[in-house]
Amino acid sequence: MFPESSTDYGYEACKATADWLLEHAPVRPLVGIVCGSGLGGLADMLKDQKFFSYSEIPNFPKSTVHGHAGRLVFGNLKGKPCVCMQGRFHLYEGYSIQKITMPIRIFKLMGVETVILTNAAGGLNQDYKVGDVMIIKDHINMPGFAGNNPLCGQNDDRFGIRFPCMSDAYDKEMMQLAQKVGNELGYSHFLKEGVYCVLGGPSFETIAECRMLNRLGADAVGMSTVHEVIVARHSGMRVFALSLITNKAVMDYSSEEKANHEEVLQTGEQRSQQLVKLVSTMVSRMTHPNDFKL
Ligand SMILES: O=P(O)(O)O[C@@H]1C[C@H](O)[C@@H](CO)O1
Ligand code: HPA
Repeated sequence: MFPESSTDYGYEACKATADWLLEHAPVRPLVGIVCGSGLGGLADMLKDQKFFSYSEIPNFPKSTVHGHAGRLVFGNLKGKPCVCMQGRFHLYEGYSIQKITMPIRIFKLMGVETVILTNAAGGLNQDYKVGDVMIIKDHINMPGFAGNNPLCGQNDDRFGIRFPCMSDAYDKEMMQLAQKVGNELGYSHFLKEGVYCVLGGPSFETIAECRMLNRLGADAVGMSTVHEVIVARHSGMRVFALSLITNKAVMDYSSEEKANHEEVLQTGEQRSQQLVKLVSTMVSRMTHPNDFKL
């Protein structure tokens, strides 16, 4: 899908929404968290919560996917002011790529410095098991290969430069911190590091597609996150992202397995507590964007 870019999601619209939120929110957030499918429980870790349904936020898209509640939750996490998207937007919902990434620009305009993204993904790497958590170290932007990139259209220098670098998209210190915290919590056996590939969805991949993506170097496949990462990096925010491996991608013609959304949500629920613990401990160690207690 290649919708026309629109001024509806430009700087002025984002600024108006950010100002509206700051007027009504209890905190000015420094950390922005995006919950993947079935991972909305991450928002429950915020104390002194105030939430807004997406339908009441000016200019905001509406969530249409089961497992994405559609609420923006503000609160404190271990004393750090945070905002959490309990539900994200996907290309396959019919929104333009600019619209689905608009909340990330709103994060920026509210003062967010670090974005933590989570998603549910299919495991392509044969060593991965259902329930593994993959720290994303890099991505493959398949829709981008076909010209569908959230930065297409006129560049607005108030957000960032025309040609942003993506070879440093995923913050190395945050990745190190995740490994360290994961170790301390006894999560090392299910903590991996790998490459996430985004596709448009909503159909799950064919066997041939999974085999191809694996050969191209992808460890996990999903339908989100990368567009948000590109927009966050464009505007200079630090990015950390995690994939929960909710299912094994089917790579074998003799397999009876079939990818399905119910399994995705169920795995999310099963790993939810550990993900909350991992993310909240990481946030508690983030004393300042460039200052960690490793
Ligand atoms: O928002 P995420 O990427 O976690 O959602 C994944 C991709 C599809 O939206 C859905 C498929 O089950 O989960
Ligand atoms: N493919 C694409 N997206 C996904 C998958 C998958 O196997 N699992 C969860 N989200």
